[in-house]
Amino acid sequence: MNVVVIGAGAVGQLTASYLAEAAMHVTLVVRRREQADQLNVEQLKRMNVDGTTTVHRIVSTTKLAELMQQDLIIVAVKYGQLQELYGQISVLPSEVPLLFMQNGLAHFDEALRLPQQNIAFSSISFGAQVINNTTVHHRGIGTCKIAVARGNNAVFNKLLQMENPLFPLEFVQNPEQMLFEKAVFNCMINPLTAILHVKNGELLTNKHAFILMQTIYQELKEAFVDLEYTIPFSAVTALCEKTAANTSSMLADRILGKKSEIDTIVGPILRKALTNGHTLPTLRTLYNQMLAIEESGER
Ligand SMILES: NC(=O)C1=CN([C@@H]2O[C@H](COP(=O)(O)OP(=O)(O)OC[C@H]3O[C@@H](n4cnc5c(N)ncnc54)[C@H](OP(=O)(O)O)[C@@H]3O)[C@@H](O)[C@H]2O)C=CC1
Ligand SMILES: CC(C)(CO)C(=O)C(=O)O
Repeated sequence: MNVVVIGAGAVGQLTASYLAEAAMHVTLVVRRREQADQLNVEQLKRMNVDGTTTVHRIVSTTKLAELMQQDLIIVAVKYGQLQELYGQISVLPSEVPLLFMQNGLAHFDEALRLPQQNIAFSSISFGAQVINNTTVHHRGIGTCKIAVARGNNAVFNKLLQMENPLFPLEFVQNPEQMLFEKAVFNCMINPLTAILHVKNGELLTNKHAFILMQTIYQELKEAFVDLEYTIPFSAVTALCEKTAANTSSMLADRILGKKSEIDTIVGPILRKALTNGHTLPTLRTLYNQMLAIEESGER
């Protein structure tokens, strides 16, 4: 199977490493020539959860337009980086299946405006941290859920040949519900870790952070009636535990001085809650705090 992964950041490198381990032919598309050259020479290194480091055979390029005939294209960039990619993807053959791996909800409608016939979304509950251009740290085992929004499930089912308990895949039915549920998890973990500058596990061990997380959950539970059944609080604490050593993607953005995904992860949840008459005051405060931090231009 020929798979292209666009974006060699935390999620792109980790996913590419597991695809390559399953004997798939993986091409990593990056935007910096220097990173492509380094990946082609040094290959892709994964620091595993058991402390070992493994090396995975991939090829890397900066030229997406030259990769016409592929069995699958996985888009693993941040939401804010999608805009410049849509144009490049739209001219690829319409038969090429696309899998989008972003957190949040904002990309759903946008991706479905692309001309490709087969489009799926994923919701990831593993932890991944970039170490450098060619090395990723797997910081917590979690499922990669996939939901097909348009087209044929069979083209994505080929991924099941991975069969790796360290990178489990699960197909689910409703992509919008799946993305909503993941955004709810992220609302409880990402802004807090980014503002407090703590790893995911500290939301459990720091008792004041834990109270804040419980308060956000309480507010979300009141705004979305089914939430306590679909996402019990124990599922949130379990995710913090499994990814305890991870730097959340939002904290990683803060550390690197990059614009975070606060708007596309928390923004839609705040708006949805408001239509149910709930303002989610604690989550809204964190949302504004994150935006204020970004506006200050801190480094
Ligand atoms: N990290 C994690 O643990 C998790 C992340 N997620 C989600 O996954 C998504 C990806 O996050 P993450 O991997 O952490 O982000 P990163 O910032 O680590 O990686 C994004 C990568 O995309 C690259 N990129 C941007 N634009 C292009 C382009 N036009 N062509 C090729 N490459 C490009 C960037 O390159 P450059 O280095 O040149 O800027 C960067 O390497 C996000 O939506 C995040 O919320 C979900 C679950 C867990
Ligand atoms: C799963 C989790 C919480 C891992 O940190 C994540 O989605 C993120 O960092 O964005």
